[in-house]
Amino acid sequence: MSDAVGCEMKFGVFLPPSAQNNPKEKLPVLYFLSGLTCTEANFTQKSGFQRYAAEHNLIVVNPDTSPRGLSIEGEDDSYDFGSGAGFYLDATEEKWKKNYRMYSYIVDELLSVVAANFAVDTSKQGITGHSMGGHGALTIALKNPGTFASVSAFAPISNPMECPWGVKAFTGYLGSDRSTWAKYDATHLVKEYNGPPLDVLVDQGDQDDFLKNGQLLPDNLLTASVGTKVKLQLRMQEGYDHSYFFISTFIGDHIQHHATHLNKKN
Ligand SMILES: N[C@@H](CCC(=O)N[C@@H](CS)C(=O)NCC(=O)O)C(=O)O
Repeated sequence: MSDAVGCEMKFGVFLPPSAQNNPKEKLPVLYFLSGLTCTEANFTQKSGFQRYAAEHNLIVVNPDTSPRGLSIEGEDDSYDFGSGAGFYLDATEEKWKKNYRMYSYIVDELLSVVAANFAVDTSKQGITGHSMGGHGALTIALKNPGTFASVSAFAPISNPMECPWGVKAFTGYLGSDRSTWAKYDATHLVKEYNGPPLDVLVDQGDQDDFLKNGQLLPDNLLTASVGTKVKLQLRMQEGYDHSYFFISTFIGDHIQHHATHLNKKN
């Protein structure tokens, strides 16, 4: 039962073999935030991350994407708002503000619950995610300098204030005053970031229909990051779409990126 969102929340936890052999040893942890329509299960079943996490000795935690089953009117009406579409923010609109608090759920609750129940080294936490979850990973890392020593994203919604998915979600959860939106927009947050230097890896398929339809806008994030303490590497991957086939192809590179940065930090 989550205090932050007021319902039961599921998440996956992968423990590498060494955690079973030596349960007291504290290991680095990587959080993966999923995209629209996903539960915690999509990443576990489709990404193939396990062999890479085992190889690099990382614990991996993958939460669900929203509260569920609350009987809020409109909660299940569309794939891009409500259930499966929490957008990793704390809603302020009356109907949603009690439960749609995925930002607080991840930052204040999940990290503590994981640290209290598994042998994680909290000085070695990484965060990544896909699409809406890429937006979540980037915004959560940028808003909490020093909490995550490594950051990456797959096809993130990079500038939600300027895309249809983001405008719909932010209007619904935060209201129509756009001045309240920027604090959940990576392209705005990156310009203000003043924490430890971050090397961020972003992969994006060039045949991704959501890229073509202006939902993802990674170039806006890349441009905004120039001259900041965030060094962003945006890799355009030829022929790849938005699916988990794209994620499963590059998850090994991302886990390598996280392992390298997490193990640098002592
Ligand atoms: N048009 C799609 C949009 C949703 C979508 O593509 N979701 C992505 C994340 S933004 C996903 O990971 N889907 C689940 C899967 O592929 O397993 C739908 O209606 O299902």
